[in-house]
Amino acid sequence: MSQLTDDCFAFGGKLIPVADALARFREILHPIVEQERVPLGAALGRILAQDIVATRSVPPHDNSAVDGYAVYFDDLATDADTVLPVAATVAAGHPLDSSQRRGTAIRIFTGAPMPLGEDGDAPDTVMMQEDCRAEGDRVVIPPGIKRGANRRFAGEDISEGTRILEAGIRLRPQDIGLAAATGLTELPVFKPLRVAIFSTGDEIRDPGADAPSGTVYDSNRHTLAALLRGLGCEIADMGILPDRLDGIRDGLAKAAAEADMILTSGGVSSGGEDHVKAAVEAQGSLHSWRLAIKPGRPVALGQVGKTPFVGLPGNPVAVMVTFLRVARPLIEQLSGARPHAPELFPVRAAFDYKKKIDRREYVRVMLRRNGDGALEAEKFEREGAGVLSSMVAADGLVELPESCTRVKAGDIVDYLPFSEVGL
Ligand SMILES: Nc1nc2c(c(=O)[nH]1)N[C@H]1C(S)=C(S)[C@@H](COP(=O)(O)OP(=O)(O)OC[C@H]3O[C@@H](n4cnc5c(N)ncnc54)[C@H](O)[C@@H]3O)O[C@H]1N2
Ligand code: MOO
Repeated sequence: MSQLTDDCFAFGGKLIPVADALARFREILHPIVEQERVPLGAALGRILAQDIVATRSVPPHDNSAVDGYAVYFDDLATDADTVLPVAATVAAGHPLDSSQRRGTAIRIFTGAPMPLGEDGDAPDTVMMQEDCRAEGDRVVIPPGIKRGANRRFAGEDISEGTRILEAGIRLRPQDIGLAAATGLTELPVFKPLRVAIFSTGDEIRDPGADAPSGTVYDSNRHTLAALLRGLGCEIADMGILPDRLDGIRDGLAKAAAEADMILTSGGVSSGGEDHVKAAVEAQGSLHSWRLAIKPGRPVALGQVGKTPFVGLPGNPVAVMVTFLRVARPLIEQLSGARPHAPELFPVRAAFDYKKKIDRREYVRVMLRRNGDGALEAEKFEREGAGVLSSMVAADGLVELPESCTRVKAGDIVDYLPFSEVGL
């Protein structure tokens, strides 16, 4: 389970741009999970471990796209009706055992294999039944069809030998369907990444426990567990650790032994009771801990022994934002997923906002249509990093880049819908 090299780099007290911190941390991370094969029914959301090459073409044979009549285009008059005898019927799943002859039509149904012709001279066109008139055992075909109409070619969807799925994708319903179409019954996937999580803070209590004055319920661990489950991770839940250096150190050591990665919240700012940083440094190394991101400046990236460690801040909104923009790409990488940056969409800001230069900010917004039908981002009114209800009300985040210092209503801004990141 070796996942980090020992080369580490110390950062001073200045704020590190998010992209730099991520890029440097990513360089020393490798996918650490093993592979297994799972049946298609258990593959949804798993990360594909190997490229998949089609061993059969889809469709496997030329076939009809409609219910109608297979004909030779050259048999049809271009300016008058053509009357052809109907020589046979072919249904899906039941190929004809005889060949079609010129000057005949064959009744054919959607998906049925195109009849073969004599000496390779096969029918090339299918007339839709609504366009023809059946008269006993003959069919009357009007002019105007195009050569090759309504005929589907073998392999026009997938041709045997082509790569249909790329290693590193998170399997979606359509990926699983495509694998099934080529006859596969199972897929090679990476085993789930096991992530240890804990919360820190003397004031934090588990929901359900006594919560005397001065305490708050632990929302972060539950948010994080759900976010991790959404990424297909297994969770080693280490509970809540009090603000004591020795306890956090022991907790980290246990987490490093049990999991592929450690994710915590709280205890990473510079306060006297924030021991997480010191505990990580005592048994590993801290690569960076002050990112130029709001909310969430105190994010710690490091390793405990060789186990990657991500320490998110305590404030519940900061937890979510830094998870999405910092922890998530690292988790994807460790899980074997190929890099995939979520798409940001241009929308019009319906708010004014001032910000400091040189840090990246995320503004919680609701998406609305204005009078012209254009999409606008409306800012959630309260900004605190502890206002978790804002994340419930919002539809997504507006990302303001480091260089931006203000937003005026009407400006086009980059919008990250929660749906892009599985929320
Ligand atoms: N002098 C400074 N003070 C603070 C700074 C700073 O740079 N200098 N940064 C502020 C920012 S920004 C944040 S965010 C917090 C981060 O501090 P910590 O990561 O050490 O987090 P805590 O102090 O433990 O908690 C902050 C806040 O969040 C609540 N919390 C913590 N854990 C949970 C949980 N599991 N569930 C629900 N709520 C939780 C905690 O009660 C605090 O209210 O530091 C600022 N201060
Ligand atoms: O991380 Mo803090 O939440 O920026 O306020």
